[in-house]
Amino acid sequence: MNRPATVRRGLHPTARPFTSSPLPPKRAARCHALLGLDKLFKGSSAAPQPQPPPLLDPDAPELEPEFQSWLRREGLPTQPLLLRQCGREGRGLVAARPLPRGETLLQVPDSLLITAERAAEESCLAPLLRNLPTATSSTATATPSSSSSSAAPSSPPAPLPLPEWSLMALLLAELRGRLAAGDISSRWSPYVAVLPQRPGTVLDWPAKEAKQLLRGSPLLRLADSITAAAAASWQELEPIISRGRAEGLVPDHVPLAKADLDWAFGVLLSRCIRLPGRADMQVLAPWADLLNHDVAAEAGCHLDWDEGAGAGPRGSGSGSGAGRGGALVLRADRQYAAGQQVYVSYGPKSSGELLLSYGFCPPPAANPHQDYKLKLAVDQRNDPLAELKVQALARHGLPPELEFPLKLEGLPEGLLQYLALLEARPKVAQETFDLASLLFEGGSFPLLDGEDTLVLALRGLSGRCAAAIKEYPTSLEVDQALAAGAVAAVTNRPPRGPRRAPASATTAPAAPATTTNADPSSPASLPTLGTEDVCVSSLRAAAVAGIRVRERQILQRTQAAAAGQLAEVKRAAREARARRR
Ligand SMILES: C[S@@+](CC[C@H](N)C(=O)[O-])C[C@H]1O[C@@H](n2cnc3c(N)ncnc32)[C@H](O)[C@@H]1O
Repeated sequence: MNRPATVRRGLHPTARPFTSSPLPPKRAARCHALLGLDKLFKGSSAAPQPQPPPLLDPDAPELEPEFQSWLRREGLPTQPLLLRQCGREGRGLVAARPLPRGETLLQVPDSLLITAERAAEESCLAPLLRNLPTATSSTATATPSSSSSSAAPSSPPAPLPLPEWSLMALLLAELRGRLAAGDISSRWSPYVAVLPQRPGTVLDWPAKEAKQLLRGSPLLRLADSITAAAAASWQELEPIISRGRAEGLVPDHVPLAKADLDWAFGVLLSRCIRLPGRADMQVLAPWADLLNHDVAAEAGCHLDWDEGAGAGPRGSGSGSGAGRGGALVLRADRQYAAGQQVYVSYGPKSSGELLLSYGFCPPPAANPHQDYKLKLAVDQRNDPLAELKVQALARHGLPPELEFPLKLEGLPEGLLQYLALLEARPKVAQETFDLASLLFEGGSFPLLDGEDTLVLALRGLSGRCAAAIKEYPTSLEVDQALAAGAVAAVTNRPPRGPRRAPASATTAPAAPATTTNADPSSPASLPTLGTEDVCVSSLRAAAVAGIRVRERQILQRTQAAAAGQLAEVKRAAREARARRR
């Protein structure tokens, strides 16, 4: 339908060739896809070519020998991977020999997984946990950071007395206490002994530091949600622990203090694996949790439950250790040379998300998932139509607040439609619902009382970007200097562990050496800050400064794109008026 010649009061649908596509309700809820890239943004921000991973010496001495013997005793089948020191990434798994595509790289049987159910059974508080009413869903957890999964659950999750993460954290904290006191009675002791003392997640940051460092960045919301989830879990567990202690269930040498639980949450944040093939269950998987992250592994290297894999059920001496058929499996999606590290992807995460949840920070400029999460919400305080807008959004399956990942490459799908509804001021209640239908189903931005709702959305976007830039406590120049300082500090420091290529013939070229005079603006020259690095407060500050630099660039480019599109809308309106005359 064309724009009417005379615009009267009320809602007038228009069709526009240059606006974003309609937002089907189901896809709207996700809002991850990008669209209109070529139209909204000129120029390219293509991610730099990933560097080939370095080769490690397959003949180097075995790491963690006690842990590895335990794995074998517990039924881990022989695997074609070796545990090696991989520089700033810490330990990692490397190919023991040349491995063809399709080869099974890793298989962990059920008996070696720490599941929530097993944690509840093996906890010293099991007698209390058994008598708690079960939660409605085992995935209704206090999980603060979740990677999305597309696979449908294969079977409903078992009912649990507490959220998955609380149960696993409770067992981990107990095991840590036992181990510290020299009690190695648990079968999991050799595993707990090789877990990091400081996982390096935001839960390890001094309390005030997160607030100070992340001011102005949407990452502050993520940090708050992680710490709030850990605090909520502690609140839930504390009375159970106290009761268990009063009833003599908790051994005297096991403190089960908040610090132990926080450590356990850090371990879960940085090592838990979600299994789409097993009803989205979350597990700790010794050995599989030694795989490091590489964004380039996203294409096909997926760890998941395979019901048909493994030798079938096996007993391990204890009832709860008895396994079921199937295994956690990783298959090679490419060839590997001997000594080449095998990576998986921890999900499409920004450098800030990786920093908070895993304690390392890849250079934001080289991370294709770098974004600025713009939070949009119905203004419940100041918008007299707030209630109607909440209802209208709900009719289209949309919540009253939503985060949209702004990227250098373009606007997230549905952002402008959502903003148009937030910004519009319909005079008649029904118009709010009509407007929502036109925006979210019709895919058009109508005129409302003569006002162009696309213009409203673009102005709203531009204003929000400008306001967001002002929120940063530091200037761009200061952040650039801070980030460059980190590059120099890290490149000047030799990485831990061997990174040299073996003398034997290899298929992958060795990675270029980093230089001390690295150009901080060149993504390829930026080193990843590993957990060990970002545990140092000043380097953490520098990592966050680098993230702020990128976030600012995203906001500035989004603002410029909104201004460009506004100009285009106005030009189109002028031309349409001229044609009608
Ligand atoms: C699942 S564990 C992997 C095994 C770990 N490297 C170890 O030694 O136990 C995840 C942790 O590995 C490290 N890590 C994984 N990928 C990394 C990367 N690309 N760069 C730096 N550190 C990484 C981080 O410390 C992260 O918290």
